Amino acid sequence: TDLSTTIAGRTFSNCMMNAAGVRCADDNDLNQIIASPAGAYVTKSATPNVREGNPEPRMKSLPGGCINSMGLPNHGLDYYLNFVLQDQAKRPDKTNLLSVAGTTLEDNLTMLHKVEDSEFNGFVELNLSCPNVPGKPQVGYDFDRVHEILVQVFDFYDKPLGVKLPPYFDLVHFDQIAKILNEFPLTFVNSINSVGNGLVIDPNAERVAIKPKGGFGGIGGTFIKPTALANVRGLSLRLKPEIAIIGTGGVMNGTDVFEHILCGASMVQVGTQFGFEGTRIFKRLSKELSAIMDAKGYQSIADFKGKLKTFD
Ligand SMILES: C=Cc1c(C(=O)O)[nH]c(=O)[nH]c1=O
Repeated sequence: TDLSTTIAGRTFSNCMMNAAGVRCADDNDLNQIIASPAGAYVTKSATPNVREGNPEPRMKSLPGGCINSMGLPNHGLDYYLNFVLQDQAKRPDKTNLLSVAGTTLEDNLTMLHKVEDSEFNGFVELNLSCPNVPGKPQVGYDFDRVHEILVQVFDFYDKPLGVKLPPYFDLVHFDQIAKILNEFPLTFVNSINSVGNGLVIDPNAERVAIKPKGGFGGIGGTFIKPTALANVRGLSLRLKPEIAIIGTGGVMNGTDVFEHILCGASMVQVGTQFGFEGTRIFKRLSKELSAIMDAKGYQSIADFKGKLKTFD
């Protein structure tokens, strides 16, 4: 079965890949994704310099999901830019994603100027949705700031770029964010990031599960799939067709991947479950998605992408 997908004229052999932040922080992680059937990799969101992140414990697994407040630990932009440049020299026909998450507008612009001036020919994923930097509100929930950042970015950035968004929970917010995004030559929109500021408790210890922010952190896993699908569908119905959608959130099996594509996703990212299972998940998901497509007589994902039915 053909599991390939195309975004902005770039064809990926497989419509599944990792989500930023999960098993993608160093060379070893990234080389494992390269060696797997995943169609691409995205690097851990980068800040201009190396960053320690929040105190531990900062991530807790749960049945079917997880909570994290990592606090953007990463090796700094140069590390990831160096990795992707070396990789694209070895595999010039492949497109991968470089995630950028400055904690200030200046940091984002500084990093994007560096990437613009480099030989990088992949996609930048500009993360506007990190929920775990203490004292910093999620940019994605401040529509004026999203607009301002995109105006400044597209004033100079000419390479393919997409944004990683937080989940929205109000249809009017879908209207508002889509109106802003449609003003810009975005290559893609990736929806969703973890559901911010959830709280997980250990009832035996009568204590929160993670240390940062009094235990508040981003929620991932099967419980966020309905929110993820709603955001993918809500944006797919509102964004101009030139903007592709990457679907992220709640993917545990092939059916979940199928549902994201039905909602309009051209690429599906796996976070929490990839964290549990490692890169062998891409073989399992490919097998499961292929079986679903074969059973339904679909030859490629184009046969069903965005074709979710409603009752009316
Ligand atoms: C980039 C920081 C993020 C983090 C983090 O490093 O805490 N966790 C998430 O669930 N999503 C993020 O976007």
